[in-house]
Amino acid sequence: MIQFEQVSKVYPGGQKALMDVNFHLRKGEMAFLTGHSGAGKSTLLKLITVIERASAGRVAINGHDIASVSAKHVPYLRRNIGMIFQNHHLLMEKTVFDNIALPLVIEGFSHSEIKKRVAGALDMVGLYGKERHQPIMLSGGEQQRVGIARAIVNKPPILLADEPTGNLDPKLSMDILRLFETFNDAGTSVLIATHDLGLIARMKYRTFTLKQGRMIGGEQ
Ligand SMILES: Nc1ncnc2c1ncn2[C@@H]1O[C@H](COP(=O)(O)OP(=O)(O)OP(=O)(O)O)[C@@H](O)[C@H]1O
Repeated sequence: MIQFEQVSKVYPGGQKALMDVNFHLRKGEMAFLTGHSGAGKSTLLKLITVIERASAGRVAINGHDIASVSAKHVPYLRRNIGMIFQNHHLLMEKTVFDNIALPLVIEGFSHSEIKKRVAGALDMVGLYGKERHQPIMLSGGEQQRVGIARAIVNKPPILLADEPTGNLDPKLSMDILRLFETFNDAGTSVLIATHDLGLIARMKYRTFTLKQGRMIGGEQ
C-alpha cells in the first residue's frame, strides 16, 4: 500500500531527516512508527502526503511512484489519505459539523450527502448530537475525535496519525487506538507515529523504529 525504497530526505538547509529508508505498510495493515524526537517520523508522513518530496529513492502508494504526481494532482492523491494531527488543526470558530464536513465541501458533495456522511462519522467516533457545538466547548479527547471524524469522513483507504494521543491520558489514548482498530477492521490501512512506547507495548501491531533518520526495526 505504502512503500519506501532507499528513501532519503535532506531539507534545504542541509539537515538530513531520512537516510536510505525502506519500509512497506501492507494493504489493510495497522502499524506504529516510533523514534525519538527529531528521528524523522513527521518527515516520513510528510513524504506520503506530498507535503515534502524525497531527495532520493522511491515512495510509492498502491504501486504508483508519487514522484511522478504533479503539483496539480496532489489534491487527488490526498483524497486517499486521512491525516490526524496531535493538535488536531480544527477551525475553532466553526461548528463540529462544519469542521467534519470540510473535506466533503472541498470535493463538491451535495448538502444532503454531506449531512448523511457527517452524521455517520459522528456516530463512529461517539460524538452524535454534538454537531452544533464549537470545538472550544469540547474536551481534549472529544476535539481529537472531531479531528478523526474529519479524517475518515470521505472513507480514505489510508489513515495517517502524527502523535494522535500526545495530549491525552492513558484511558483516552486507548479509546483513540480502539477507534483506529475499528477503521482498520473495516479495511483501512493505518500508520500511527507516536512516542508512547507504553501504548505500543499494549498492542500487537508491527512497529517501525526510526533512529536519526534511519529505519532500525520493523522493515520486514
Ligand atoms: N522544514 C524543515 N527544514 C529543515 N529541517 C527540518 C524541517 N523539518 C524537520 N527538520 C529536521 O529534520 C529532522 C527530523 O524531523 P521530524 O520532524 O521528521 O522528526 P520527528 O521524529 O517527527 O520529531 P518529533 O517527534 O519531535 O516531532 C530534525 O532534525 C528536524 O530538525
